[in-house]
Amino acid sequence: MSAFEIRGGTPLKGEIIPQGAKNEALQVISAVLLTAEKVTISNIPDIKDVNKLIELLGDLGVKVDKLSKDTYAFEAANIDLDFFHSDAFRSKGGSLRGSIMIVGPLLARYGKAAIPKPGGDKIGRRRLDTHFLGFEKLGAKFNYHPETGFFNVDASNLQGTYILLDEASVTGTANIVMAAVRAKGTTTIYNAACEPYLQQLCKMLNRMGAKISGIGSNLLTIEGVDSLGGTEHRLLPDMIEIGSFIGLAAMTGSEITIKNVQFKELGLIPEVFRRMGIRFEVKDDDIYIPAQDSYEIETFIDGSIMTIADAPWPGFTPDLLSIILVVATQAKGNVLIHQKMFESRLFFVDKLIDMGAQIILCDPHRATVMGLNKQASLRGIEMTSPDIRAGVSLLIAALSANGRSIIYNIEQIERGYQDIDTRLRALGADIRRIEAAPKGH
Ligand SMILES: CC(=O)N[C@H]1[C@@H](OP(=O)(O)OP(=O)(O)OC[C@H]2O[C@@H](n3ccc(=O)[nH]c3=O)[C@H](O)[C@@H]2O)O[C@H](CO)[C@@H](O)[C@@H]1O
Ligand SMILES: C=C(OP(=O)(O)O)C(=O)O
Repeated sequence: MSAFEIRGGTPLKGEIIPQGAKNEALQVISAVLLTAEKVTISNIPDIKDVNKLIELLGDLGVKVDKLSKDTYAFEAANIDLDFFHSDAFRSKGGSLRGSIMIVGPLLARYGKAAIPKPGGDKIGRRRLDTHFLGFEKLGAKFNYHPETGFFNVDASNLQGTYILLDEASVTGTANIVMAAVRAKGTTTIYNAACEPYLQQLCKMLNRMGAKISGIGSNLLTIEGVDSLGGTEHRLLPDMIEIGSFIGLAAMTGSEITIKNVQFKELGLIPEVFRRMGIRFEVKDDDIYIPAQDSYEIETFIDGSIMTIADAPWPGFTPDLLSIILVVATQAKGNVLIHQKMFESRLFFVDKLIDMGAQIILCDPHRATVMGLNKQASLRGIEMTSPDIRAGVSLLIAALSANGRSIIYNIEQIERGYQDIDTRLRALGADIRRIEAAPKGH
């Protein structure tokens, strides 16, 4: 088991380039299954989740060529549908949540698909109803077999229709769009998720010959086509990494430039960090964060305590609330963090409390943070990373803390952040990888 050993308390300095977006990668790599022609994708991050999906496609028969460190060509000319019944598919498909998005394209192309109940973070119940209700509306039949843990979906003839999603699920919308692009007739998806990664998927599908309109809104109209062709696509920078680095700079009082962020795609993210009192400038397409001795959380206009809550896009992404929470521990002022979308994503605060942060966990969804205004540093401790974003938040806390910290279970962090220790060391961080397990393991 790998762990990070960190000695914190020193400001960092320098430039950092965000990796390509993990969650966009999972969508657009699944979409290569929609065509027999070549699809080339660049800016692919070298992280566990993405590599597992690429491996899974290879097992399904997709020809995968790695053209450079971050660019792959995929050709899904021959798919081995028998692989669905193998043990390898059960363990690989079940180990990452993004694998659910192979179902839509396979349904569109072959009229059937199967998927083991997928993995992902343990951050509360994560249902898949939206995906399957959408497929059913398009005419598919689905069965869940509790004894095998497999979902099977069959549809000899997908038929376009009006679909009002029960919630604006990101991967659910992506999956249904990918099924609908080759359905007969017109599909309208209302209450669709509309975040930039989904917009990227739709733009890529249109370049492949799909007819999707309403991109960027919550009403997508898809005119089915008979076939799709190849294309080239480049991933956006990862907005969650960008937010994580803004938080890192603030907590450690560091001067950091985040390069080529595609600022116009970041929605409310910069504004929420600004409301936390963090100053930054946008230079060309870089975010420059000067070293700051302190930052003060705004209040609402009437003087009441700020609440920062997540919401489906264009609301603030739930994936950055853990980062905002850790940043708040050293801010001047108080804030209520309200994680509305996931029910078990705030429990990591007990580790921050052990480090000396002033936090009251009000209930599984809400935590009040009383900022220390850098009058007292957090102290290093040994801790385990419960999920990807909590893991990075704890890493940021450790880099700001006095003394030595050890973070176990860093596989959780590494499923989404490429070479994070190497990149942080380049900024001057004292972080090294060690082989160690938490006591009792
Ligand atoms: C691989 C991938 O892309 N994962 C992302 C994707 O997961 P994923 O697509 O699995 O997440 P969903 O959008 O389906 O739902 C996330 C959570 O929010 C709740 N919910 C969703 C929509 C809504 O209108 N109201 C509501 O409460 C759901 O019940 C669920 O608990 O989107 C999530 C929400 O941005 C991100 O946290 C995940 O990182
Ligand atoms: C929760 C996340 O990922 P996943 O949906 O793959 O679990 C995330 O990226 O923050």
